[in-house]
Amino acid sequence: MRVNYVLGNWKLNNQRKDIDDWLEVFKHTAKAGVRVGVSPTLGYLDYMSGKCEGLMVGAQNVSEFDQGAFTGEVSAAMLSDLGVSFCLVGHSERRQFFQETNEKVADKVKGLLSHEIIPVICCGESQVEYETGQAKEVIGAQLSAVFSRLEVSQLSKVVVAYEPVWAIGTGLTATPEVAQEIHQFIRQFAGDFFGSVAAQSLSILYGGSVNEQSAAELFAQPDIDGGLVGGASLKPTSFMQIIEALS
Ligand SMILES: O=C(CO)COP(=O)(O)O
Repeated sequence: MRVNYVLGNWKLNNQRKDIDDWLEVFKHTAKAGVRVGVSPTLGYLDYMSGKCEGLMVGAQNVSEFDQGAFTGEVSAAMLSDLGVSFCLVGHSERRQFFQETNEKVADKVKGLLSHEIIPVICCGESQVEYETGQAKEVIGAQLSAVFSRLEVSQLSKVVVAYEPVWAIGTGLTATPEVAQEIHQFIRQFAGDFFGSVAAQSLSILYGGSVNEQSAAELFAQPDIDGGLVGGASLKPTSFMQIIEALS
């Protein structure tokens, strides 16, 4: 049985008052096999930690370096010290605006694993790559940089999030069929590296305009193990409905 996740990515949103208001409304009853978490910005990780029973707190980024003269960075050891459970790596916004390469992503994954933080490895193609039929090739290149540096025993300790760039923040959710086809490809691709049994243990989340209307049908697909939710996770009631859709 794979673990299912619903993770919120708050991106560059939510200050203390917003977090208090969100937590006031958000109610969560733990369900077996389902993990729920949100990732505030770095400055609020400590503020959020331990505020809500059963809610994991995650980071949106981590340095590939452990320590030293790297102004403005935060290490995996520091995230661990703050009680962080998971960390996004290789989000398309970081790849696009902050030069996060496949190699950097792989370094970050290794660092997070050494501190027992779950790396959520984001991958996905751009609109042009989608339209020209290159999605699988792009995703394969993004993932092979990471997979080639993992041991088989580490596959169950990472999560992959498929986030087609054209679906992020656009309201254009991938259809359940399109998303399932890519998720199945990702699982097969993991199987080529680690064997099909290990690949069955890999949780693969879908992200890109997930909302309370689209969640249930997406989550019903056999290779979709939950969601990475941006905009809709800012509204606690929407986020709760999305969690409910995963059953
Ligand atoms: O980037 C995302 C999550 O990481 C998805 O964002 P939206 O749900 O706002 O499209």
